[in-house]
Amino acid sequence: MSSLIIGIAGGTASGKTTLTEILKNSFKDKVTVLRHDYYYYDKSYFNVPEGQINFDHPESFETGLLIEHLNKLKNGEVIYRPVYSYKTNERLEEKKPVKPSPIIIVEGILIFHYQELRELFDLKIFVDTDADIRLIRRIDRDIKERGRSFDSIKNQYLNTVKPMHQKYVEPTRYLADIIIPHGGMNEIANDLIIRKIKTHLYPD
Ligand SMILES: Nc1ncnc2c1ncn2[C@@H]1O[C@H](COP(=O)(O)OP(=O)(O)O)[C@@H](O)[C@H]1O
Ligand SMILES: O=c1ccn([C@@H]2O[C@H](COP(=O)(O)O)[C@@H](O)[C@H]2O)c(=O)[nH]1
Repeated sequence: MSSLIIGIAGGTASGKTTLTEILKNSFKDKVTVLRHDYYYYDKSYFNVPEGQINFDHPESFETGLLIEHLNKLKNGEVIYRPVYSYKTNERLEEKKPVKPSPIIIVEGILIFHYQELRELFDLKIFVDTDADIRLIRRIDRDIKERGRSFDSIKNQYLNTVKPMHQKYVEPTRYLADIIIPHGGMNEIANDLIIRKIKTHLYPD
């Protein structure tokens, strides 16, 4: 059986990880997850002070390596993905093995931006959540989980996150096959995607 490759894009804190986890929990080891965020370059790659790195620009990720890994998974090979720390902005020494499976989910804010990557997806989902809701969720998450202060979140949001979203993320919504409103826990949309996955796993 060939793998069904699903791309889940959408703005920061729109609910991509929440949807991915729902699908992973529904199909367990039949689902492999790759996050574009694993492929962030190390902070040493950028020629600007740490606080000014633009993490929302398409060239801040090693997308070529993600494409290579995705092609290998598609061919049934195990890959060793990078590990990235949001707390230190570093790519760590360790690498994690990722096994191929019938369903491969790739998640990230910019994954539909790159044509070569986009063409690998059998199903493209854009999780759509209002900007104000996303900002509230991001403040909450980044303080609790990513070790950030309110001031750093505010500055980053205004300087890079918001303008990059408008320039690079928002236009990719129209490249998606499905746009999910109220992203994260939209039960009707989630059920439809689950049904599509079941059709792939159990064709008869
Ligand atoms: N429908 C929802 N209602 C309330 N909170 C949500 C919902 N979906 C996601 N969240 C919360 O918002 C934050 C960001 O969601 P997440 O799925 O991590 O977004 P993304 O992966 O797009 O950045 C998380 O703390 C998550 O628990
Ligand atoms: O070191 C980093 C790397 C990334 N970010 C921010 O993360 C989001 C993407 O993750 P989501 O889970 O989709 O929100 C992106 O907007 C980057 O700004 C970061 O702050 N630091």
